[in-house]
Amino acid sequence: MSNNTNRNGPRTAAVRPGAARAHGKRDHKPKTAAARPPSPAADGLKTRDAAVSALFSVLIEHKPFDDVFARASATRDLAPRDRAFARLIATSALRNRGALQAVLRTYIAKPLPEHIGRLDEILLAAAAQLLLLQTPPHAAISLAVDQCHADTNGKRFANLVNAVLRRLSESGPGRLASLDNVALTFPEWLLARWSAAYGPAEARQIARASLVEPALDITVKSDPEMWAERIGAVVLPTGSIRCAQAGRVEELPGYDEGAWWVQDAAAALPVKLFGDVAGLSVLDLCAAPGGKTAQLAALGANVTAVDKSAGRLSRLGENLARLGLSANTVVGDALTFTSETKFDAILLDSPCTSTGTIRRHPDILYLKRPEDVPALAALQAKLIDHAAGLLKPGGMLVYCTCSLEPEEGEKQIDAFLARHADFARRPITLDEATIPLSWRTSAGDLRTLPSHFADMPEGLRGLDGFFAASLVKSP
Ligand SMILES: C[S@@+](CC[C@H](N)C(=O)[O-])C[C@H]1O[C@@H](n2cnc3c(N)ncnc32)[C@H](O)[C@@H]1O
Repeated sequence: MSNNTNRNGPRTAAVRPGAARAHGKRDHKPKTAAARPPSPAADGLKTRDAAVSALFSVLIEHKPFDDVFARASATRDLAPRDRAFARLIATSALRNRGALQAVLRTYIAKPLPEHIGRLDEILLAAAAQLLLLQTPPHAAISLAVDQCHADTNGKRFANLVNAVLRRLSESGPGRLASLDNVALTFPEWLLARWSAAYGPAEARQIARASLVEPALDITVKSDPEMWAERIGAVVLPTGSIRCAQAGRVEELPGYDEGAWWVQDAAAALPVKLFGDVAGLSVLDLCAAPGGKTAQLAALGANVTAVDKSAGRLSRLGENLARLGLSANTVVGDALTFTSETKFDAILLDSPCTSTGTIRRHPDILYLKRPEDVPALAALQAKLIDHAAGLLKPGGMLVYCTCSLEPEEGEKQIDAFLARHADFARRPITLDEATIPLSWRTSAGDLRTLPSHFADMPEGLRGLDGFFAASLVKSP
C-alpha cells in the first residue's frame, strides 16, 4: 500500500454505510438505491473500473474527482444506477482511505514492489465495498480479481488480491471499527490549521463532520413546506429544505417545472445578507454554476453574472432556463471586468481552497496543499479590490468563500478594510430563529462550519463551511 503520513489516534465510531432516508412523506416512488450493486457481471466490472479509474486519477495524478469521474463513467457508458454506485464506491473510498488502507495493510505481510499498476486503488475500492457498502463478498472479490487480470502491471497480484480480500471480508469489520478514520485520513496540515483557528476540539468535530456524506439541500423559489412534503424532506431553520440522498435529483418532484435548485444550505446564506434586492442592478462575480445567481434573480434583481469558464457559464444558463429565471451572462475575468455603469450591489463568491466543502468533495483532502492558501488569498485580495471599484457609492459588496481558512475569510476582510477607507463592515443582523447567533463572528461576519446542525437526525447533519462578509461603500 502507498505510504500514508497521517497519525494514529483514539477509537472512533465505525463508518456508517450509505445514507439514511429523510423523515417525511414522499409523493414519488423510492429511487433506485445507490448503494445496491448492479447485477449483470459485465456492468459490474465496468462500474468498478470507473470507480478505480477515478480513484487513480485523484490519488496518483492529482486531478479533480468530478472531472475524471464524469469521463470515466461516460467512456464506459454506465447506466445512471451503475454510475451512482461507482460514485459511491469512489467517494466512500476517498472519505475513508486512511482507515481502509490501515486495515488492508494488516493482511499484506511483505512490502509490495514498485510498478504495481492500479493495485492500491483496486484494493481500496474493494475494501470500501466490503467494509462500508455491504456489497456481497463474492461480487466484490471476484470483480477485483478480474480487474487485476485486466491490469498490465497488476495481473501478477490477482492471487494476493483474492487472499487479502477474503480475509478482509471476514475479520476486516472489527479492525475498521477500532480505527480513528479522522486521524488516518485527514492531512495533518489541515487539522493543524483548523486547531489554530477553531481550537482542537472544534477542529476534530469539523473534520469528523467533513467525512460524512452530506444530505441533499435544495433552495426553493417559494413554499418550502409544500415542497418538503412532496419531496420527503425537512425544512431547515435557514429556509432551505433537506433530504437524505435519494437517487437522481432530476427525478424528484418539481425539478422539471423549475421549482427549486440544488444548493447547500450554507451556500444559500450570503445572498440573504443583501436584504431586498428587487429592482437593483447586482453584479455576480465568479457566478457559475449559478446557485447564487438564481437566488438573486428569483428575488427580482437585475443580475449580471460573470465567470471566466465558458463551460461552467453555459451550465449556469441551462440552470436558469430550467428555473424560468434570467440574467445577463458574461464570459470574462473578474480581475479585469469593466462596465460603463456601476452596480447597486456586488456579490463576489471568490475561488478558494474550498476546505469547507470536503463533505461533498472528498478529493480536496488529496488535492489541496498548504501553499494553496496564501496563493488563493493573494488572488482574492486582487478580486475584491477590483470589485470595490465597480460598486456605486452607498452600495453593498458581499464577499464570500467556501473555505474554512481565516486568510480567505476574516483576515481577508480585515486587510481589505485597512486598504479601503471608503468601505465599512456592516455586521450581519440575524434573526436567531433562522440563523443561530453563534454563526456570527466577533467582527460581525458569517461563519458556518461542517460541524453545525449536529443535532439533526443521522443522515441530515452538517453544513458546508462558509464565510461571508457584508461591506458598505461610503455614499
Ligand atoms: C466558488 S465557484 C462559484 C459558485 C457560484 N457563485 C454559485 O453560487 O454557484 C467559483 C467560480 O469562480 C470562477 N472563477 C475563478 N476565477 C475567476 C476569475 N478570475 N474570473 C471569473 N471567474 C472566475 C470559476 O470558474 C468558478 O465557476
